[in-house]
Amino acid sequence: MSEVIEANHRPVRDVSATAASTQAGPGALVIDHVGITFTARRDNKRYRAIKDVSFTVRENEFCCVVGPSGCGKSSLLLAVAGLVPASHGEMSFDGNRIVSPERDRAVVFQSASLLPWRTVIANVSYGLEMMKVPRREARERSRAIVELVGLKGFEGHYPHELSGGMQQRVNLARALVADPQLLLMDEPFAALDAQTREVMQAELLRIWGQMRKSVMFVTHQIDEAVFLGDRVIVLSKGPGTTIADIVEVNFPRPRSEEVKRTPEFLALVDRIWNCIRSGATAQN
Ligand SMILES: Nc1ncnc2c1ncn2[C@@H]1O[C@H](COP(=O)(O)OP(=O)(O)OP(=O)(O)O)[C@@H](O)[C@H]1O
Repeated sequence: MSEVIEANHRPVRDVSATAASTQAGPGALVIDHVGITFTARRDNKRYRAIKDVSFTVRENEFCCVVGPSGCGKSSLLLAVAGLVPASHGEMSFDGNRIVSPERDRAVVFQSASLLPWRTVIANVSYGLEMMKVPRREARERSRAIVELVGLKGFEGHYPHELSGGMQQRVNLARALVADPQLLLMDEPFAALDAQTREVMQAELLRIWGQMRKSVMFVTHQIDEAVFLGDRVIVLSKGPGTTIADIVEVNFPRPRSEEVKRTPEFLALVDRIWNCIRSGATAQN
C-alpha cells in the first residue's frame, strides 16, 4: 500500500544519511535518504511508496532486501537501476550519481523474458550486439558466461526447450555478459519450484564467488536472504517505508545448505520475521 502525500512534502534529514555516505568506499552503492512517489493515473494524486531509506551496498557485497509485500522493495531496486526516479534523496554508484540506466548496473527480474526466436547463445550475446561489440568477441564472451552459469552444451537450444531454472540461468548470463559492477536482482527465483530454487541459490553463490560483483537482491523469502546475503536490509511496512533493521550475516563462505539448519541461522530468520511481523518502524 502506498500513502497519498501533500504536494510540498520535504524529507527530514537525520544522522543515518551522513553515516551511509561516509562509510561507503569506492565501488559502493549509496542510497541516501531516498523517497519514491508515483503519480496514479486514476486520480492524478501522488502516492508515496518509499518514505526515507538510507543504506549502502559495499563493493563486492551481497546485500539482500526484504520487507512486507508492497513496502516498495521493487520500486527501490528500479530506482537504483535508474528506471524510476527518486522523488528526493540521492543515489550514487562508484561515486557517480544515478540518474538513468547505465552499463555498470544490470537487472535480473523474476520473469526471464528471453527472446523466443533466439538460441541460448544468441540471447546472451544480444546485449553485446546492441553495444556494437565485434561479433567474434561477443560470441566468445557469451560462450564463457554460458559455461559459467552451467549451460555448456545448451548453447543452441531455444528458450522453450529449457526448464524454468535453465531459463533463469540464461537470464543471469544475459545480465552478466556485459560485465556490470552491480547486479540488481528482483525476486529472480520466485517463479521456480522449491528444489530448483535451492539449486539456483547455490549456483548464484558459486557464480558470485567467481565474479565478485556487488549484488542487491530483493526477495520475499527470509531464509533465502539470510543464506545468500552478507547483510539483510529489512524495510518497514508501507506506506511511508523506512528501514526497520539491518542484519549482519557472518556465516563463513562458501556456504552450503547445512548452514540453514544451524541455530544461528534460524535465530537470524526469526529476528527478521519478527521484525516484519510486528510491522516495525524505523530504528536506523
Ligand atoms: N508504477 C507505479 N505506479 C503507481 N504506483 C506504483 C507503481 N509501482 C509501484 N507502485 C506502488 O508502490 C508501492 C510499492 O510497490 P512495490 O512493487 O515496489 O512493492 P514490493 O515491496 O516490491 O511489493 P511485493 O513484495 O508485493 O512485490 C505499492 O503500493 C504499489 O502499488
